[in-house]
Amino acid sequence: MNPVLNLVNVTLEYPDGESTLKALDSVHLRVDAGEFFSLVGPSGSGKSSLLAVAATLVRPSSGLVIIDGEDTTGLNDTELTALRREKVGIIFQQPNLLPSLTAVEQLIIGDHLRGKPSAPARKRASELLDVVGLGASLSKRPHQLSGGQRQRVNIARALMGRPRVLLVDEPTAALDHERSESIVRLLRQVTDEFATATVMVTHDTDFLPFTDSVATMRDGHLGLRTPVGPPN
Ligand SMILES: Nc1ncnc2c1ncn2[C@@H]1O[C@H](COP(=O)(O)OP(=O)(O)OP(=O)(O)O)[C@@H](O)[C@H]1O
Repeated sequence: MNPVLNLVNVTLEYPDGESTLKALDSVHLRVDAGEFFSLVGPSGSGKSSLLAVAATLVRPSSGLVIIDGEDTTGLNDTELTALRREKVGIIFQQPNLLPSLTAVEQLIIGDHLRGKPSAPARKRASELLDVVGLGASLSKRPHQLSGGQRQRVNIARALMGRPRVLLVDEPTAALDHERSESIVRLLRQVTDEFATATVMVTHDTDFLPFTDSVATMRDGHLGLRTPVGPPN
């Protein structure tokens, strides 16, 4: 099977005084459709850098970022933005919802700004909010939702563009244990249902069994990937 996300020998360097700092050092990573990969590691080890490069938000210093078979190296910024919009869903720690918009509107504002007709977008938004368990909260605004529900809206929003790759950065950082588990379960569910290649950065090892495999970042190096079993 061709991986949906394929990082080949990726290095990312930042200037650091007289020398350079390797935020990513010769990283290889392949994630298939429907695969849920988790990434752990100490602070500053390069986890967010890996997500940023995989999201095509940051260009690597060397190496290839191949998304859904397309090598992104030669693409200009406009082409990268288009590819990102079409293929990549990003879920950050904080949902960053717009306070004045309802749950449905949070999902369709992107399509609206892109000039797409709103009726199909509204239908898809309602369906996705149903998938994430918010079918009864379509008209609620962020202040009427719990932290876990806001993160669910965030996940539904990331799925609007039918992404092939789903990149998730510490989705449970602001949540209690029970809500955290339900969010990781939901990410497992949407990975299976929408066949995304999902990468989740987490510090919460309790939830690794909901994922397929885990690897540790240290000083920009990605360690060996270990399979993890299903939860009891
Ligand atoms: N824009 C930047 N300019 C310079 N150095 C950077 C930049 N972004 C990250 N770094 C450095 O790259 C290294 C990796 O950072 P990164 O944010 O990827 O780590 P992380 O594992 O996500 O950390 P955390 O768990 O604290 O979020 C760190 O040494 C960081 O200081």
